[in-house]
Amino acid sequence: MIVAIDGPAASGKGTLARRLARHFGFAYLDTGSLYRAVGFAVLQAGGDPADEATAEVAARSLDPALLDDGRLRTDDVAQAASKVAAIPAVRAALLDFQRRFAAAPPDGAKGAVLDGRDIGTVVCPDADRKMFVTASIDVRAKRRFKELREKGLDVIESAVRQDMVNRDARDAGRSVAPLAPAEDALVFDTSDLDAEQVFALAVRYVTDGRLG
Ligand SMILES: Nc1ncnc2c1ncn2[C@@H]1O[C@H](COP(=O)(O)OP(=O)(O)OP(=O)(O)O)[C@@H](O)[C@H]1O
Ligand SMILES: Nc1ccn([C@@H]2O[C@H](COP(=O)(O)O)[C@@H](O)[C@H]2O)c(=O)n1
Repeated sequence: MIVAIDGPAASGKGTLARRLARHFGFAYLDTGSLYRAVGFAVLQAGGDPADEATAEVAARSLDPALLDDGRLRTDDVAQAASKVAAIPAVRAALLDFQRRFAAAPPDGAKGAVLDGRDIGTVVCPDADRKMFVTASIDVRAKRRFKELREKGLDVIESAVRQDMVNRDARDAGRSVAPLAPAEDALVFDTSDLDAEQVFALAVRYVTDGRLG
């Protein structure tokens, strides 16, 4: 089974995807980490993430060992990720890896959960289950602010919110694979739901293919 989860920044899709994968014994791929790794590699080399040729080279020589690196989790890297993600050649370079993961999940897992921006629309349009997880910008900014503060980072909530607004606009406005719910995705607005409630709904949907 392939489970596709898309949504904007800090909507809770990663939290949900990870939990669903553990619950059902499926493999999990955080596709955002691919774009973050490309953005990070470009920044490390002193390049411009918006430069198409530089970003494509970084995508084609992506080191999978980088995907779990904690240095990918900064806001600078998130912004760089959304710049490289708007480049069609970068998306093309990363597509096969994601599709192979979904079609043949590692370690013999019987299914895969992928989360990102275009999983239900482009990467796995035939996924068995599709969810679009969202929440209001204020709720998402508060969640991310709290998360960064708990990690000990000295951040300002209004700056976190503005960075998120910028990133969402870039992700939704790009010409290739923009952030959008697939037509057949179930939309979860989690603004007033805690992570436990979202998980319970999603388990029901994955199990039965519907909520009611
Ligand atoms: N339903 C929820 N209610 C409250 N907090 C939540 C909920 N879901 C997730 N969170 C918290 O919100 C923060 C963002 O969640 P998460 O990292 O899963 O979002 P995301 O959509 O994967 O973000 P990104 O795309 O930026 O990686 C985390 O601190 C997480 O613990
Ligand atoms: N399928 C995807 C996943 C991610 N992106 C881009 O990467 C950025 C970082 O993603 P996070 O999920 O780690 O926040 C994101 O802002 C997108 O620009 C993408 O384009 N497609």
